Amino acid sequence: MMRRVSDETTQKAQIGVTGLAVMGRNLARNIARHGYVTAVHNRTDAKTKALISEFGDEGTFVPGYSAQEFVDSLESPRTIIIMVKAGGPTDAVIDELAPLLSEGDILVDGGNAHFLDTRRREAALREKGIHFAGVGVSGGEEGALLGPSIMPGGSEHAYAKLGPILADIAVSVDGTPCSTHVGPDGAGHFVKMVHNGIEYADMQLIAEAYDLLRHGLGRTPKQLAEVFTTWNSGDLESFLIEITARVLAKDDPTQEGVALVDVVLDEAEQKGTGRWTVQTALDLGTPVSGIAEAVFARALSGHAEQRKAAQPVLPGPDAGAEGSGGFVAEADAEQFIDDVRAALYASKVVAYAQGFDMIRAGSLEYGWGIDPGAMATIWRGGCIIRAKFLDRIKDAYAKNAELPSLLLDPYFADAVVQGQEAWRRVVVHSVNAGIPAPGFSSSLAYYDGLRRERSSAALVQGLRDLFGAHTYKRTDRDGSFHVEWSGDGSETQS
Ligand SMILES: NC(=O)C1=CN([C@@H]2O[C@H](COP(=O)(O)OP(=O)(O)OC[C@H]3O[C@@H](n4cnc5c(N)ncnc54)[C@H](OP(=O)(O)O)[C@@H]3O)[C@@H](O)[C@H]2O)C=CC1
Ligand SMILES: O=C(CO)[C@H](O)[C@H](O)COP(=O)(O)O
Repeated sequence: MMRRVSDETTQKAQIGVTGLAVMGRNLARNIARHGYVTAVHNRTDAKTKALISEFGDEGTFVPGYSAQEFVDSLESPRTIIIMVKAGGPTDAVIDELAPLLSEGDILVDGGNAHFLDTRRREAALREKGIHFAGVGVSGGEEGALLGPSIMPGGSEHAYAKLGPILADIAVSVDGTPCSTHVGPDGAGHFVKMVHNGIEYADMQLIAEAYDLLRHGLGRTPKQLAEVFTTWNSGDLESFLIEITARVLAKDDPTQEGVALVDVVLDEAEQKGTGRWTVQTALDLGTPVSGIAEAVFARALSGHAEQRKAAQPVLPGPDAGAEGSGGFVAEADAEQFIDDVRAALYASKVVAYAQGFDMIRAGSLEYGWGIDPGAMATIWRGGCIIRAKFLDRIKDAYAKNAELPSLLLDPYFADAVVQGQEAWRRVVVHSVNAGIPAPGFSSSLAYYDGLRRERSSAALVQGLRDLFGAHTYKRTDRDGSFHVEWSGDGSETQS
């Protein structure tokens, strides 16, 4: 719906955006393009001036060159989106704006905040009568402009005003906007954090598939770009697979005939959301092993000095060389490529299942009432993990909202069961070739751990009882038991 107002000088802005780096600038443009009179502000003026001079004709913008001018340019009750660096900078912006706001105003944090910070900020601002909404936004620079996936948290009151604007600017899939109220206080940022954790796991699995085919099979980046393009028309169809093909096809812009991937430093950086996901999962007791392996793989990649020192000291198989355990004959190459595809899909299903388990655990812990099917629905478009199979996840929760694990939905159970022989072959191959595949192997271990009738934890319990009298439960009787290990070896019940 277009609500553009042509006379910007007399018109108060309907919404404001402060923080005009790549995300805030494009979000402000997206909002203005949808007809909202949009106030814009940045700590330093240059970004505000650049936005007005480069994109000022895309909609009606009202620049504010001080916090006071920005706040005064907004109609009451005000709605302001903060889009700055998470952590201290977000607190700094809130501290500057809050004294200038009035009861009933809505302050939105669209950055990648930690959900516990959001809970703290929401409680503090609620005392001042200001509605604070932590809103996850995914889609990167392009998504922010053309339609991101949006995960709004905060009160029902804030959402009543904010929801229609967010639905307007979000991308739509099958006519449904990729934005829905996630739940109160930190729920939106919690779900965005898990989204990013899954993003880490998904990228790690893709990188492992690439590594196995590149160094196990000797395929070139260009050949692999074609493989990923083919994969993108099947079960694996997703934004990340699509852009993997683009990155692998890209030549170094500064050298002819050299693949870009071969000149990019092999040390993955991280801003924090993957690490937060794992830290939170540890607190919730939710095994997100795929995400944890991805975070640790990035950490290991960053230990460049250690890696360099290890190379001459720690030998292993010559990956992919004829005669080595990791050799694949050319006649078996097609089969191997298809095995890697199947292992990637099965591992990916496990990573998403773990992520959705974590959303359920977080929702229970904080009383948010998050609908997992609704999260799958809003992740179908706009966000970094958008993928064809999110439709299947949406359907799985529509059939059974209480699904104990995504892996128990008939479609996903079938996907991992059908893929498991290939999955096992690939993990064995990675071990024999000396090519690390922690994402593939940990997800397979999770699958095997989940399906075991009896786990090795019985022995762990026995050990805990022996060294610390921590007691154990029995399979055949209720109660807690302890063996008098240093006495007569009898069992007592506590
Ligand atoms: N980049 C991406 O793909 C995505 C980013 N996000 C999140 O969105 C938010 C914005 O991201 P992005 O656009 O990349 O920008 P950055 O995270 O690089 O943040 C830059 C912005 O923060 C402002 N800023 C930094 N410190 C302060 C401070 N102390 N007080 C006031 N303003 C400050 C900067 O102002 P100045 O110009 O004056 O330095 C600038 O506007 C972040 O929270 C990020 O995690 C979410 C999804 C995707
Ligand atoms: O939020 C995002 C996408 O949804 C960002 O792109 C994400 O922060 C990137 O994280 P990192 O720098 O840790 O890889």
